[in-house]
Amino acid sequence: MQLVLENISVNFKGLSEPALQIDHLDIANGAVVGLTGASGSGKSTFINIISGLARPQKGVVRWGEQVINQLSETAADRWRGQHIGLIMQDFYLFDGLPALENILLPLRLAGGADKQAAIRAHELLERVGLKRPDQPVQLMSRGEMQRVAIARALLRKPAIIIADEPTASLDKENGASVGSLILELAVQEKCTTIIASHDDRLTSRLARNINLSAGRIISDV
Ligand SMILES: Nc1ncnc2c1ncn2[C@@H]1O[C@H](COP(=O)(O)OP(=O)(O)OP(=O)(O)O)[C@@H](O)[C@H]1O
Repeated sequence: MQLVLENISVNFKGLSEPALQIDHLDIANGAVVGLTGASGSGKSTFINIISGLARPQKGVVRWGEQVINQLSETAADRWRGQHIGLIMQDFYLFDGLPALENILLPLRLAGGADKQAAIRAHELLERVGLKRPDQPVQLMSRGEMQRVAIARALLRKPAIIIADEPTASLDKENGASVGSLILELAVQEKCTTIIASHDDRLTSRLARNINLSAGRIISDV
């Protein structure tokens, strides 16, 4: 399935120009794409509309046949849970819970954490290279925390991974290994992957980078 944006315009009160304006963009199934641009260029706005967290005033955001911006809020939440794995700069883990429990928690809350999910969570913990999965997450290094968050994002086999500055709060070494891990897993899991990042060492490894400035695509190579 393809992710397609058509005639998109996102406006905020108080801004004279749209925060995001895209005539046409498509991202092929399984592509791993960087989203770059200075602060305020529209990266978060882009992420919010493709994940159904916000709606453009104009235009269409489509995943296959599904028009994401026409879903109700509840349907968009459900769609996001089923289709998108989110990896954020600051991890958003629950202190006091070990890695395994953090990975399973969103699914538990949604009432879907069965035996298969637990098996998948264990497998993902191994694949992200966590040596002490029983350790409470607040005692882990930041690199380990991001590995837990990556495993959590992949638990439900999402079609799309969105990583928002996944290496920005890590030191150089951890940033490099976490970046590599995301790229490896994206390919292994055949996820369409969008990585918003200021980290040139990460984005320079991607076959395609979409560069935004003042809400518009200024290069796409
Ligand atoms: N809720 C809002 N209300 C008003 N203006 C907003 C709102 N959200 C974003 N903006 C504006 O829209 C523009 C794009 O913001 P956005 O957060 O998408 O940029 P960004 O590239 O993600 O920046 P950063 O790298 O700093 O996170 C900016 O001018 C920002 O101030």
